[in-house]
Amino acid sequence: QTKGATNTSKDEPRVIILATGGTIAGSGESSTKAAYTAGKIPIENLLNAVPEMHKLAKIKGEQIAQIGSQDMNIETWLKLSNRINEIFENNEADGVVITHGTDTQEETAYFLELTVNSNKPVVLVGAMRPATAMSQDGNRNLLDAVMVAASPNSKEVGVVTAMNEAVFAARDVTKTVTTNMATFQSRNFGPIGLIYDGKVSYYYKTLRSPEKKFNVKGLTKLPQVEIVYGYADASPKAVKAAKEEGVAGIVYAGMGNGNFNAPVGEALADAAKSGILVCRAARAGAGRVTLFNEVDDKALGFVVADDLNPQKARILLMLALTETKDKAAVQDMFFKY
Ligand SMILES: NC(=O)C[C@H](N)C(=O)O
Repeated sequence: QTKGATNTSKDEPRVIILATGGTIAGSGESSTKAAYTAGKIPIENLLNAVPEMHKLAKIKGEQIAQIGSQDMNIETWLKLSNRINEIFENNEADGVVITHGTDTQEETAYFLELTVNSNKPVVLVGAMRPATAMSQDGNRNLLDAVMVAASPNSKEVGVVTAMNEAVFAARDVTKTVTTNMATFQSRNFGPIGLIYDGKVSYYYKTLRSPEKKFNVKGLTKLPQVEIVYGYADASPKAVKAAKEEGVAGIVYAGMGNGNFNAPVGEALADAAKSGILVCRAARAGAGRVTLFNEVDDKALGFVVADDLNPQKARILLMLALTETKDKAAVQDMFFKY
């Protein structure tokens, strides 16, 4: 079948659900107690638990992993990205839904935003209450995610998360609350769409997506990038350890506008001099890290993460380093993607 072929209006949309575990597939002993284990319930059970979604689309499920997303890893990211590219190249589906834990959902979403080469919808979904809990949120979230993936309005929105009645762009969304259902937010930009009564309405679209996605086909690992956290009276030990480890990049989660104290700054400059790509990000949770504020990035050899949070800056830096070590080129990516 032709690449990018679309359905006629009579055709039922086809959605493939790639399951990775998370609380949406979590199981506990009691419907009212908090204790549970993520990544227990197989995709077949989730498909049967929400019969309503089979009215929205022709659905197939695939179990890609069965983990709490705190155990998400680069190997699974590559597997997901390659499988989604294959699904769209072979025209196996009109949209993809990924069931995923919420802890690292924003990271997987951004990795896919940077590596999936299609304008068809890729929708990540999770839950904050396990499937066995009273008033669990997973079933409704899954139904809504399938609706978003099947909706013709979702073309061109890129990779998104759909949960708790809101759709967020992959690059903007972050988990903001440890246990509450309204955990996904974007403090800089807000949701791009709202879900209500089985429909999605879009309001914005990100302009910050690479025209040419990173090609990860055939890769089995990515260049190592570590995150170092900034705080008052921090010692330079973590930066030095990363340098000794031989990492390719360091994302520094700095104070305020990506600031560091003198000893950490010295260690970071030393790392940059040795050829490690050092990127300043912020622990603040909103706003941008700007070039040449209190820090002379040019003299010290640093790049800045713009508005990406440290965990997303790490993803962009790992992917950037698969293509180039040139600081100016990497900085350009942080300002464009
Ligand atoms: N709500 C959740 O999904 C949390 C869980 N630890 C996970 O990320 O898999």
